[in-house]
Amino acid sequence: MKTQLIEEAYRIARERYAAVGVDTDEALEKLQRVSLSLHCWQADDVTGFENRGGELTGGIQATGNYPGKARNVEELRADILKAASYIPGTHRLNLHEIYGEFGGEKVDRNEVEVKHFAGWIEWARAHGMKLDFNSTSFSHPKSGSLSLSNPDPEIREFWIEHTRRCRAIAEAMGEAQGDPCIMNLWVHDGSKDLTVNRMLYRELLRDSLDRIFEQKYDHMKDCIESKVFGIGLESYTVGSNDFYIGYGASRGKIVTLDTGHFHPTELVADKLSSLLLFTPEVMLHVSRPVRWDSDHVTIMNDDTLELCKEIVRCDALDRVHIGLDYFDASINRIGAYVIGSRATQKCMMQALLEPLAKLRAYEADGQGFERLALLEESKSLPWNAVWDMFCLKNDVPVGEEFIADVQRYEAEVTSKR
Ligand SMILES: C[C@H](O)[C@H](O)[C@@H](O)C(=O)CO
Ligand SMILES: [Mn+2]
Repeated sequence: MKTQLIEEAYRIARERYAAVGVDTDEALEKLQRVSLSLHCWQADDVTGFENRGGELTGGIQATGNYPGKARNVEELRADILKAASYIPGTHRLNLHEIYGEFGGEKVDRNEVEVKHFAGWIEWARAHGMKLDFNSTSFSHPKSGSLSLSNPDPEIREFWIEHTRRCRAIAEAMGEAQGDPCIMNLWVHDGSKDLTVNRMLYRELLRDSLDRIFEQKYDHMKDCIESKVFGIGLESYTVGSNDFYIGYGASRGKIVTLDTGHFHPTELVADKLSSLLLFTPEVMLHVSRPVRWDSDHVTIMNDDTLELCKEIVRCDALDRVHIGLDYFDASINRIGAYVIGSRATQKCMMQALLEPLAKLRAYEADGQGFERLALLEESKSLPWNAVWDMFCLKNDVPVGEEFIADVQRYEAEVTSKR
């Protein structure tokens, strides 16, 4: 798109927003400081490098068989960099433990070390990308249906050791990058059928977590992620939302809200203000559930918009970390990264452009009609002209221009895999 047109549209939008008390230049600066944590697992359908060709187990599933997924660390890194080149701003990379570089060795999960991520730390430094991390309880012979809450002490110890080691890796990442590495802990533990021992497994999970978190670190932050149910584990989830809210609030841990992990009519955005009052920070996994936690590519829908608006309305841009979490194996995977990341940023752009002062003044005065009218009108204010300017400033394709570029990369690179 012509630079002149974008600048002209921006100039008009700036005036239009100024009329409702919004400074578009300030919104652009704020959006520039919002880093997304890009999930590495969209590039290869959550396969990782530990057990290539192995089954994805543990309550999650990637559906689709689109050609060209990343098969090794080089391809994964190239794909991430390609995707990032279409996403304005500076972003983080979120790694799972199964993406370590094990050099063809059999390194079991309770043996993983910082050295297996030395290459990632170096690569991230070279590309100005900060890292986040995740322990991996799924896709392993000892995953079963219970890991950290398993009554068998041998299996439980195995996963405690794994998670402790992952925290040490996250600490090393955080120290190397001079910025805390956020380590997410999600375990699939649950039961396919009825259980008569809900309390037992939750006690075991609480005790395992307490032991895992005994070691204090300065360069990493822990977050804990609940889920409503996993595939094959439909009747009971040990790490439910209530469990982790209780755990996070009582232990000062960050709770992760995955937008696919709640009942379909629950509004995840509504949870933010409550959590922020009782826990230090919040981690988000922005996804798009369709009927279930299907991990469809995030789009600019009401759920994501409301989520971003709540972050801004809670004045919590520095306390809410935004990670993406979806894995669609049925479409071009680089395109999936670009669509989901840009959609999240577009929602944040609109959130930052909301005429909040005016809306709040109406609300304080009990002017319900005026508040609703402005909320409605602000939906059609020219936020897209501000977004285009953001892309222009960041030297990434404006509008749909990235489609042809992604197609080119597919023709030249991923289709040859
Ligand atoms: C692969 C991730 O750890 C996983 O998606 C987790 O965050 C989750 O959301 C499981 O449903
Ligand atoms: Mn998640």
